[in-house]
Amino acid sequence: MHSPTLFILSAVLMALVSTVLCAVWHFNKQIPGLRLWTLSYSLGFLACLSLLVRDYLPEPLSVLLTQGTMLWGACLYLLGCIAHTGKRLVSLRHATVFIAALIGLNLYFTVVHPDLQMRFVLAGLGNGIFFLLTARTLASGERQQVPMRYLVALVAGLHGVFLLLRPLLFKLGPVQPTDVELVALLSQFVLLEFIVALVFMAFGTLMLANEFITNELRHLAEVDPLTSVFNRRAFLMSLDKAIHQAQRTEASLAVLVIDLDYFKKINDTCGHQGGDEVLRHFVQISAQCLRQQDVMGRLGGEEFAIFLPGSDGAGARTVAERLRAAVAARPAATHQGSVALTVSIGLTLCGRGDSSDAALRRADQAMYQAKEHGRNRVEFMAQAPA
Ligand SMILES: Nc1nc2c(ncn2[C@@H]2O[C@H](COP(=O)(O)OP(=O)(O)OP(=O)(O)O)[C@@H](O)[C@H]2O)c(=O)[nH]1
Repeated sequence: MHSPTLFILSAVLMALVSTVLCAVWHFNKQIPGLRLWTLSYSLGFLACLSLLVRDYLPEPLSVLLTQGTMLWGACLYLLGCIAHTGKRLVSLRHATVFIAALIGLNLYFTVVHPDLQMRFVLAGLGNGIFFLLTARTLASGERQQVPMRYLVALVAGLHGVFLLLRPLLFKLGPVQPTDVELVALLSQFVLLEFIVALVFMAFGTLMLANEFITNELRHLAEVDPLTSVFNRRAFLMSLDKAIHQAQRTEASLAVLVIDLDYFKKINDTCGHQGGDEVLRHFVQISAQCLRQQDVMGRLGGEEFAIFLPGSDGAGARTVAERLRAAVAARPAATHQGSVALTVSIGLTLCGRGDSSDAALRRADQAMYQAKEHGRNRVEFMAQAPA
């Protein structure tokens, strides 16, 4: 294929990707890094345009435009990845100095001491380093369920290595600068690699954005916004799974229902905001009393539930007592001052043929017994024999 045709193809693809990214960004401005990725692809589009018109421009200007847009495009993509992975954005000063030095050297090898080979090496060096840093940034992000990150890291890494090594292509075998046809063929191969990497990374970028939105929607659907524990629906689904697992492995499973005592009074004296602060305080204390595998949810209002995989009656009672005592011992700090708090806890064990509804109902009845027996206590209710 002709090089100008490939340039036009790259420019069209860059324009298309920039437009799609821009549209996605317009409706999802909360996606970290997306704005920088959009700018990066827009600069890529400008780089392709400047390559297309390079024969009509003075050479130094063409070098300045092409190298400037390409290097800043690769740099902004890296910055987008840094923002997306939640790391601190690096200072732009280092990147600016690095890019300026590379462009300066490129201009030197264009005007003062013309050397096409050196210009090619320099272009590959700058972009290659940015793409390798991109791969490193994505691959070393926090361990979350984000498989797309690793795929984009792989493509960016391979592209970076190719950019750094591609000057070798022109040194291999019998290729001489005079071997015009072979040089043209290799240049087309280099461009094709660029287009393939561009398309893969564009898909990867969109998948990263999609993954972010999916995770956010899942979070919104599952998590109580006030306390950040599971909401009722997600907790019940989780409990169902845990009950099936416990029945399959014949492991024990305990369920607690916890209700804050006299919460209406707290609301009346501290206001709704104070009440919210108390709810958050309670969740914080609970988290300190639980193991990693224990799961907590807010059933509604001031009622919470916790299930404890692998805990038998004695173990669950110890946890429940520890939680009750910890809440009673540590008043909540609210904007209205310190507020004393106690909880009533109902406890049950899941048995054969149990369901999440039945287990929660028993724990709830036990919790009401704790209220009736004076509050700030733990009561147990066993499963009725079949
Ligand atoms: N601040 C705040 N209050 C809430 C929230 N959800 C429910 N409430 C309040 O929680 C209070 C629950 O009161 P009650 O059901 O009478 O229970 P209680 O006062 O804790 O009494 P006992 O449970 O019998 O000890 C009501 O005043 C609700 O308005 C919330 O998200 N934030």
